[in-house]
Amino acid sequence: MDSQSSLVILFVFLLPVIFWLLIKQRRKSSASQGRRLPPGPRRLPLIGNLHKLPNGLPHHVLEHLALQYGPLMFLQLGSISTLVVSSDHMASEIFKTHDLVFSGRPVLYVANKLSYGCVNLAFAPYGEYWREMRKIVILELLSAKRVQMFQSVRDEEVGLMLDSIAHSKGLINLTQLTLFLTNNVLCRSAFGKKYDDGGGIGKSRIHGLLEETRALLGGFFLSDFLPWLSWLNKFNGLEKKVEKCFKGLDNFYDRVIEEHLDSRRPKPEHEDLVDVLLRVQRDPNQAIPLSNDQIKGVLTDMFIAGTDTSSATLVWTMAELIRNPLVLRKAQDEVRSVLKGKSKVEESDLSELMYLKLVLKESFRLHPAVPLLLPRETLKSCTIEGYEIPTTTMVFIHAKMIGKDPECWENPNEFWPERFLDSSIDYKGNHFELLPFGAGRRGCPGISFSVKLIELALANLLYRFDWELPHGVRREDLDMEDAAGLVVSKKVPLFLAAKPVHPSLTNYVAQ
Ligand code: HEM
Repeated sequence: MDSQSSLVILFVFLLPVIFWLLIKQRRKSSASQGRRLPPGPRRLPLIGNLHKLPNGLPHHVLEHLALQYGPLMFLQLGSISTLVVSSDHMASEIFKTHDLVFSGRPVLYVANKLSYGCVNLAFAPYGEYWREMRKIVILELLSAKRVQMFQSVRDEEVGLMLDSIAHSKGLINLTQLTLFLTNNVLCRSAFGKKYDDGGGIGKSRIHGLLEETRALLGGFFLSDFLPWLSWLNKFNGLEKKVEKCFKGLDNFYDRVIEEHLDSRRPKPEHEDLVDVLLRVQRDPNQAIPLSNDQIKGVLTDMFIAGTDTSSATLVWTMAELIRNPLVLRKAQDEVRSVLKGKSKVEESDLSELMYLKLVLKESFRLHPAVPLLLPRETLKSCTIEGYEIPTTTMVFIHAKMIGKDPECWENPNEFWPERFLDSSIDYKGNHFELLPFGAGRRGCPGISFSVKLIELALANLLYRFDWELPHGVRREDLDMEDAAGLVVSKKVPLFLAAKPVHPSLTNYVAQ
């Protein structure tokens, strides 16, 4: 036998045997340490499941598996150990008993690139930097006082949306309108204006850029589960796509920062978020020096976390209301009797709209905009229900499954806001059967910012218009399928017919 054939034999027969023996040995040694893992498939046909990227890891695939393997399920996704949690009891174990251990975030390829190397808040690794960033976000950017300052922005933008509905002739595309609403509110709050002024970055440009960013951030990619394959991203076009998107965002932020630093800029009535971040940057007492890249990272956070989540929630709520005419009627009766002929709903009226608040809770229960929350990562190993969960395990909390768990909810698939009457359950992270905003240290800091806008928009939509399905579409035929992605909106845009209730009130903003 020549040396070439010996080499072939070595590669073809011996190497696989050596690998097999090594793996067997590893399994044996972990078993001998008494380590148990929760039930679940140890291997998923990764390429088969994930080839349709960037569609992500669909929450219904995990739901299907969790129904089979239970509320604490372990998956081996490529080289990433993954835990899927889908009961309120287990969620409470994680958020209450072991919150610190579960406060990491895995490093994902696109998120890392678009967040300037995870220097934002949402993807920052747990630690001192994240703590300081979180302080800035909670105390400065999304504090109750700051959210209150943006009241006039919300009011005007909701007014513009209502005007556009009142003046449109055909069906209303609520999916598009609500996305414009949330984008515009966020643009004005964060950057001080909408950037639809023809000054180089037109409406379509910034909206397009954000859509591109969202689509990329909303997915998982093969290299997230097989990091040693990240070199492939150069060849499959992903790297180029991400670079282009990053450049677009970066140029936009540079322009915004430059404009804010321009001494000729008129002093705004209220600081916007860029003003605040630049002020914090100048503060010599700041615990961490804030670079421009870190500011840009946080701005991406605000945009990505704060726009389509709120618009998806508005669309899901309107879709459920149209499918449940008694609930719709009741919510409209409430807002119309509380407002008693006023021209518009204002934020000061919202505290009286008790039924509307129940409707929103019910919508968060059935359609949490981020059904798997943002993935967490364990900082060290810990024991849950007698199972040892290894360090650096990626963790998904299946908020959508928990929201439909018959153990927690009577008739879970029914849209029935009355279930929250005389119940203290809310969505702020204290009740683990309702987790649309997550919970614990890394829970969403934007609850108040989003809920104020959602409630105001919803109340006005119900007050000002009667809503109907397009001619010939039956309630039971309304498509309620989820779109793919981390933030899950309704797959098919929601088109409805709107009839103004007070035909004289067509110019809402002018009232
Ligand atoms: C309906 C609206 C919203 C929903 C459903 C939502 C949901 C979530 C969820 C599920 C998480 C992950 C929580 C966890 O890991 O436990 C999160 C985190 C986050 N959200 Fe929201 N969110 C919304 C609105 C907003 C808004 C308006 C902002 C900012 C303007 C925002 C900023 C953030 C940030 C920065 C994080 C990361 C926090 C951290 O890692 O420390 N969100 N959000």
